[in-house]
Amino acid sequence: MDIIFSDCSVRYGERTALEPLSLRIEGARLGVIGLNGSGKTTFARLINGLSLPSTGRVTVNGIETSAEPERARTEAGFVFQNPQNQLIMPVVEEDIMFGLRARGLKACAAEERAAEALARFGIEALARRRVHELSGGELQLAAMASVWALRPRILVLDEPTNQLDLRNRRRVIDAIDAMPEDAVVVTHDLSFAAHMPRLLLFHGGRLLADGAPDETIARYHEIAGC
Ligand SMILES: Nc1ncnc2c1ncn2[C@@H]1O[C@H](COP(=O)(O)OP(=O)(O)OP(=O)(O)O)[C@@H](O)[C@H]1O
Repeated sequence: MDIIFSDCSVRYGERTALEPLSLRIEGARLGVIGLNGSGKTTFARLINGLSLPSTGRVTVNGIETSAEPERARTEAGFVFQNPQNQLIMPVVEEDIMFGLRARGLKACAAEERAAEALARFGIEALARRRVHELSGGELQLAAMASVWALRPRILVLDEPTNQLDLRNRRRVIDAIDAMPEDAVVVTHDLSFAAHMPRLLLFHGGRLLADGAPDETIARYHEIAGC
């Protein structure tokens, strides 16, 4: 991936969610950590144009999000913190197909692509299951499959292991590790974060640390005071 933040800030009225940030992100994996409300989701949403900067600009693989938000959303797919808010169709396979059909794929091509996505995340057995019956881990995998099926070159995952038991956490981490696409992962799961080649720490809307996981996590413990 090649993501460039150029003097980019986000304000909501009087509140500054992200202080001016200039940063370049390359490579296949990036982790993002920080306390609640520190600006991680704000940062992540900027990557695919879900949020647009109040000042400055963000380019994602050469696409400026403010100028071409639709293209930015195709380039970078976003998997939300609460997957139940993301899956809109009643049945898993239908949800995957829905996004593909909305992108103009014919039914048979969409079916093929949905089957491929289910296989990629090892959830073929969930194809005909009703979304509201799924466990947290199953939901997370289904949401990832649904976004992955759209073939974004980058996946932005907001707390993908949140609320998962040990086994589902492992499944989700393994699925992310095995994805050939680039990924930006926002997480409170420090042992997962420790495996990222580069880790960012946000604090009060500012980028406080950017580097190897050991150093970034040590800094996080310092500011958290525990
Ligand atoms: N739409 C919005 N309107 C007003 N303020 C917002 C909005 N979205 C986020 N904020 C504020 O911006 C700040 C950063 O929020 P953000 O969601 O980026 O934090 P976070 O680090 O992802 O937190 P968490 O770990 O709790 O998910 C917070 O103070 C939040 O209240």
